[in-house]
Amino acid sequence: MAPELVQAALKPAGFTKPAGLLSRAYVTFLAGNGDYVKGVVGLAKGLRKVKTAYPLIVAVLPDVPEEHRRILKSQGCIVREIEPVYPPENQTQFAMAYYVINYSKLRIWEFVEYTKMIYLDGDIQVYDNIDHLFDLPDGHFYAVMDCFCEKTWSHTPQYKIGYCQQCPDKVNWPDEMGQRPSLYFNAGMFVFEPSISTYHDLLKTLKVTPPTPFAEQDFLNMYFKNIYKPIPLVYNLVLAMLWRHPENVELDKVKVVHYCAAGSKPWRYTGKEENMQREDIKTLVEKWWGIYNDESLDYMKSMADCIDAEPVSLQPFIAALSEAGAVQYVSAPSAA
Ligand SMILES: O=c1ccn([C@@H]2O[C@H](COP(=O)(O)OP(=O)(O)O)[C@@H](O)[C@H]2O)c(=O)[nH]1
Ligand SMILES: OC[C@H]1O[C@H](O[C@@H]2[C@@H](O)[C@H](O)[C@@H](O)[C@H](O)[C@@H]2O)[C@H](O)[C@@H](O)[C@H]1O
Ligand SMILES: [Mn+2]
Repeated sequence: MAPELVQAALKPAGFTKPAGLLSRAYVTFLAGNGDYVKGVVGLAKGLRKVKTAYPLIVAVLPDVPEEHRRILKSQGCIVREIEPVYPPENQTQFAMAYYVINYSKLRIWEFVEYTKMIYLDGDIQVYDNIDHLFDLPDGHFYAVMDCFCEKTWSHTPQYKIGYCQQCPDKVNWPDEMGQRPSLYFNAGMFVFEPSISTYHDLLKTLKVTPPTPFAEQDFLNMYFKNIYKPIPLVYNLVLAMLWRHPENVELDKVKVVHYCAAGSKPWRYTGKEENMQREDIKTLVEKWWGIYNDESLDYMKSMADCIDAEPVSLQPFIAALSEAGAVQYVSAPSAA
């Protein structure tokens, strides 16, 4: 989709629902009792730092321990337990063995108390406010295009001939290989509308869909192929883009960073893996830690700061409402 069309789609659209029915939230997914909880804490603090107007829901599998749930609640997250979703019996070799648990992400379509949600992986950090994405027109699935150049794609025909959607003219797609792949998104970040009918249809379709190496990411790309709309890379920088397609990246404009390259998870970073000694990677990992360690961004701390702030006098506000006839304002003797 031409960039100008994408930009047009990003123009704030008029609300299609009465404002009272609009409810929006960010949502992430947490499984296991390992260290991804650090990623989610970092994400919660990052969203707070950019002053998002919306909450962060954490969909947790039953194996997430109580202590991790407590930590997330203390950071202002809304924790919701979900049941796992497994793909049909299969002999598939997933690109990463643990990807099998990622099908559980599909449960978020059941969160229909929200009209629009933005899903973010736990290894993502938001460095600029992206609340405007909630205003994107309904009826589409918005996400950033992925890159096919990492070894994790070596099982695919596009990798074998060196084709990537990020530079479609570099290697021609040969006629004998049939149709070139449809635009393919990275499922670490997407804008979607929860819906019970879509949720049931997703699960029904999954039951008859043989699993593939990129698990739920492949499945979501197949399922939403007809309504998928690419959004600019600034909303989900897949780190491999820095060395695979640097010509497509303007790092100072990037709003969302996805720490998905091997060895790039900040909370596990050792710098030993390929590309992990790059200056831009080291800077992005430090940037992540800067937010994670910033106590002023802790939920309880920031709430305490609000409470300690100078009490805001509501009198002028109530008087204005009263003048507008919105409330019967009756001055009452001071309780003191
Ligand atoms: O042990 C795990 C593995 C994955 N995840 C969640 O599943 C998402 C997708 O996995 P990951 O980001 O590792 O995949 P990648 O984007 O690196 O391919 C993570 O961001 C987490 O939100 C998790 O909670 N625990
Ligand atoms: O379960 C499948 C996963 O697939 C995706 O992983 C990435 C990661 O494997 C990179 O290393 C690849 O380079 C990239 O292309 C690939 O998309 C999503 O980020 C993740 O949320 C999840 O959907
Ligand atoms: Mn990820």
